[in-house]
Amino acid sequence: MSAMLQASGLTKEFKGFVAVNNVDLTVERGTIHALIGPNGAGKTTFFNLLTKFLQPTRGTITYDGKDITSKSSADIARLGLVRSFQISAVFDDLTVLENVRIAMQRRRGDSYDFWRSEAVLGQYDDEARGYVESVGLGEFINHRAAELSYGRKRALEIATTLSLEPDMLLLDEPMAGMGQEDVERISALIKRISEGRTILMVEHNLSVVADLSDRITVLARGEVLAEGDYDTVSKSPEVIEAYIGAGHD
Ligand SMILES: Nc1ncnc2c1ncn2[C@@H]1O[C@H](COP(=O)(O)OP(=O)(O)OP(=O)(O)O)[C@@H](O)[C@H]1O
Repeated sequence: MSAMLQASGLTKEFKGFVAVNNVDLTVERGTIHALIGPNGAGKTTFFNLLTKFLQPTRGTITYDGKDITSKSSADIARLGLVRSFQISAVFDDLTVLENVRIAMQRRRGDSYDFWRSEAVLGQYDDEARGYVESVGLGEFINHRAAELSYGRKRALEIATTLSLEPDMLLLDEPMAGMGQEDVERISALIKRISEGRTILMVEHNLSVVADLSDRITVLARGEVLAEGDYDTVSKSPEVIEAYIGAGHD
């Protein structure tokens, strides 16, 4: 095992309020790691620190052996650490294929050429088609994104994210707002795309967390409360108390 992503002493203060407090977290290469915790625990803030939407007050972040603490979001995406769902917007009026193609063009830095001739765009098609098929959307490839169900739109977001060729994915509540059928489909997809990649996800659906995660870190009030596999953390009295205290089941 070796560390893919490591946060050390990561801290974020907002005008004296400490939202993330001295957090140490190691995500091992090739694993699915979940970050859970009651509302207001600091999960989103922590994710925003990792992807540089926010600058930490203190602490360091290392990705694949490189210190990325002062790098920009774009820089770390180029290094292969990509956040999904918030960063990869789906364009409703474009087809599934066109959405993936545009993400690929952005990766290659020619995003302002997307009105170019079909011949130029065609260069991307084979690769884009591969990503669309890999998330099970082959039969919808020429459908407008607006026509897709919610779960399939999420699958399309995953395809656009994969087209950025990430080594590590940060998934921000991948199951939010989904019905059971979509939850099962996206869970299976996450499992599939985790092969050869590292995943850190924030997720509220604990049965999904139990099913997918190799390791779980529980945050509460900005601090790490527990860490381990699902059995370990779900039996921790501190974890149970933190969830009950916050009004969760
Ligand atoms: N920009 C900000 N300014 C001040 N306080 C903030 C800011 N962003 C977050 N906070 C506070 O930091 C704490 C942690 O919030 P955060 O959204 O990170 O928690 P969370 O674990 O993601 O919660 P949820 O599960 O509800 O999304 C909260 O008390 C929140 O009010």
